[in-house]
Amino acid sequence: MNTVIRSQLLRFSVGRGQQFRFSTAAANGNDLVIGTVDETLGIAMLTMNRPPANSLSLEMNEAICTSLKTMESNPKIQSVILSSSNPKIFSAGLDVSELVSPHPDRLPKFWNSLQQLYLDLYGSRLAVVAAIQGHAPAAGCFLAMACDYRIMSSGDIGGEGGGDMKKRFVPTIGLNETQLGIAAPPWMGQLLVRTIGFRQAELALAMGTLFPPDRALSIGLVDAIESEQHGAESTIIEGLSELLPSISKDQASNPLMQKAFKQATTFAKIPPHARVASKLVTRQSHIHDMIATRDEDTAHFCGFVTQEAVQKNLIAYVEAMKSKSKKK
Ligand SMILES: CCCCCCCC/C=C\CC(=O)SCCNC(=O)CCNC(=O)[C@H](O)C(C)(C)COP(=O)(O)OP(=O)(O)OC[C@H]1O[C@@H](n2cnc3c(N)ncnc32)[C@H](O)[C@@H]1OP(=O)(O)O
Repeated sequence: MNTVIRSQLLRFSVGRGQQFRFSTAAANGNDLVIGTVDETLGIAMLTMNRPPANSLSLEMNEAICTSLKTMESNPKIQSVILSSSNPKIFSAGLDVSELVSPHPDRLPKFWNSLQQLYLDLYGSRLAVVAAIQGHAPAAGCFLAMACDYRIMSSGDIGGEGGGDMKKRFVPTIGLNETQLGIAAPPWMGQLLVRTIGFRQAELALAMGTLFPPDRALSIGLVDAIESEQHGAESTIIEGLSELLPSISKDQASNPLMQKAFKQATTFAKIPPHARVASKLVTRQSHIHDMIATRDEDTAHFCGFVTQEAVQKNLIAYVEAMKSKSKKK
């Protein structure tokens, strides 16, 4: 398995003077995460880049944490946009291959990396804006909930066919674990309660509901929705293009990315000490609770996932996923 081996400064731009980019890569050289930073604006962009679905493996979790820490260590940066290089999938949640027939040494490490991702993201001194361009099921939804603000794509008319044949692309978001025969861990479930309130969360967790954007907005799972139609006369916002990594340059006129950029800019202008202190007012107790039960949570997770019945469910689920993908 790959291990994250570098978080490297790749380029220093002379254009804006204080903009640079780096990537956090696995041993095979793939950039799992691409980071760009604009010190003048005080904002950064962290683009998840693990094809095909930005699923969260041990290495991916570590790469996101490493990149976030790199950004946090720069005192000029106050906010960050969390985005995906895949326009149709924000993150498909945990990499299911981590759960199926797991190696006994790797499984607790994997779970620890997810716990750490939660602690780093939810407790970050940076204001994190999730630009949710596509699907965000299960731990993909968790990632978004650990941010400070969520903007979701309203869905789009896909490029398949024309006229009446046009196919609507509707992304969904939610903790759908029960549909997979597993349960979200307590801290993830509680994050949903904190985000959408007790009754809505109770129902959504039991049913494993995946919400389309309008429903997600109406229950407060996301803060805003935005079309992704790039208008012919789209305005270009100064600074966004430079912040986008080269693989996502075409997103500069995307209204969703523009909205995320504006929100990140707004966050960056708030006095940082006050913003961070107020963030801790609402988040610190949840973080402390999670740290206090961390080892117990890991033991519970490993015990649960390795049960024969759970493994059977997961194997069937992965097979169904693969055959669906093959049929396309
Ligand atoms: C203490 C309690 C203990 C128990 C705790 C359990 C842990 C609970 C916490 C979190 C659970 C999870 O996150 S489990 C993962 C859940 N995720 C899903 O169920 C999503 C599955 N994927 C999809 O539904 C779809 O892929 C999609 C809606 C995200 C996108 O659909 P689309 O049609 O665009 O793409 P494809 O389905 O064709 O997929 C493309 C490609 O990606 C691979 N893929 C997708 N999801 C995953 C994944 N989660 N892990 C690994 N790989 C994934 C899929 O197989 C395709 O690959 P190939 O083209 O190579 O076949």
